[in-house]
Amino acid sequence: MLSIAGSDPSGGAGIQADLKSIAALGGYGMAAITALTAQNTLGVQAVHVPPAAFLGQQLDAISDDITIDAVKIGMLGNAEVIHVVRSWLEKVRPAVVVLDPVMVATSGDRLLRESAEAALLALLPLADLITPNLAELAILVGEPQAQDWADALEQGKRLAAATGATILVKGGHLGGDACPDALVNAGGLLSRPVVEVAGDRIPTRNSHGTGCSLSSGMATAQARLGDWEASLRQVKPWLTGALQASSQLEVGAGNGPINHFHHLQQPLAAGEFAAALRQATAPDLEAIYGLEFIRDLAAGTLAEHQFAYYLAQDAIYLNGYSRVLARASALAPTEAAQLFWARSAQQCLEVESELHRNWLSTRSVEHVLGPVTKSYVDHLLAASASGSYGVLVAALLPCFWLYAEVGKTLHAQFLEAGAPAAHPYAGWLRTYADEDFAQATREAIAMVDDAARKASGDEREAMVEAFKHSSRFEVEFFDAPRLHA
Ligand SMILES: Nc1ncnc2c1ncn2[C@@H]1O[C@H](COP(=O)(O)OP(=O)(O)O)[C@@H](O)[C@H]1O
Ligand SMILES: Cc1ncc(COP(=O)(O)O)c(N)n1
Repeated sequence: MLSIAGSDPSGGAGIQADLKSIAALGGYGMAAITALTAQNTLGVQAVHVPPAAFLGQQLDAISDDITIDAVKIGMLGNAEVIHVVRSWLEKVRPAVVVLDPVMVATSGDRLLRESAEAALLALLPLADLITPNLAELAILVGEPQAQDWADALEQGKRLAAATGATILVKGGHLGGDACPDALVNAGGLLSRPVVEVAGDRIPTRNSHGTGCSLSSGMATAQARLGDWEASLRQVKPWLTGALQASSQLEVGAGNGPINHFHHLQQPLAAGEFAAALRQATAPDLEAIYGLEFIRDLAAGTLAEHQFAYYLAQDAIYLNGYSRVLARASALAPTEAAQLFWARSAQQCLEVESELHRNWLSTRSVEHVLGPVTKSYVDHLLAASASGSYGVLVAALLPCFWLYAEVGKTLHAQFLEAGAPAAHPYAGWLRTYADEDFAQATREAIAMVDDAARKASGDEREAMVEAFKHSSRFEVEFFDAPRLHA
């Protein structure tokens, strides 16, 4: 697959976008550079067109040695360049020629000299597929820009008739929620004169290079499929996905690039997912330390009825949590994981009975399911109903992790204060930082990390969501005694 186009050093358009698109759609990419631009996501600062004869040398070097399955032509710059490309096409006659009549960049900067428009018009009949945007389509048919989709299709038909090529009319510059594209050719090359492929409009500014990516993607798909309609049906959803995932890239302050490789899984390194979760949970941990309940508990000034409420809710929570841990054991992919979650489920019940035996038996407190406890357990049950082991263990993790962290910190504070025997919650604080529990937490973190490495992109996102919700519930759980005791 050969791209004959201009260079965009910021990587979003031109040959850089073409090579990414070709690779994303499984092709082998080659590029002969027509022009250099100095541009970024904000606009084009300068254009340099090297001597056209040198482009001729690049093209010959490729075609003298390599069979070219398809060519995509983008920015041409001036009439001399067009002339060289034209001569080369006439000589080599590649099987698939897609021409993106690049004239003006998204930013409004000219990428083709006005004086070269006639030469470009004369080049059009050498293309199999022409992919103008609405502004370029209007210039090529010598009419004002189409105001609606029906007008655009009519202009497409006129351009198809004038050139003999198939026209890909693009809806990118229309308003509304839809963003259709259509193949237009009344000459019997298509199953119908107009073949429309519907698409949703993605609300994003990151449209830099969409035209380049579409045209090179179409050339790549066509080389394999030999069917323009099937090619558009493959390329358009890929492009829509690339626009949708563009926000992940965060490139530049203007119209950013699309995310060409959104459909490829980036392998996660061991510990990477856990580190991202740790970062995601940091504000919640911070919030926990700021809670009145936690500060008062550490200082020993916490009202007894709040402490009793907390203990009672903890016992109710642990019973539900244990059931969900058992579900994680049932879904676990390995025997080691199965054993770990089953053991955790058992220990959880042991802690629950210990709460009743040692802490709750001497206190008068209602054992009524509180609103936060209910929401938290419901969230865990919903995660277990998702059927995904990864999502479930991600939802279970904050209870290990935040509890262990808070326990360690409160216990350290208690020791720093000289472990005052008169502290009303001394016994509680002493058991709070338990090394066995810290070890179990490390294992749980590793298991979630491992599940994420095996998960699909969508499942990983769902894991992060489930984790974040649980992390938030941890804060609310510690705040519940203040509100509901
Ligand atoms: N916001 C958007 N949402 C979905 N698809 C879009 C969006 N903007 C452009 N496209 C698609 O990107 C491709 C390029 O379209 P367009 O923006 O019209 O061309 P150009 O990039 O040449 O100006 C077309 O397939 C079009 O449907
Ligand atoms: C080198 C080069 N070629 C083409 C475009 C048009 O980009 P778009 O695909 O956004 O219309 C560009 N900005 N730079």
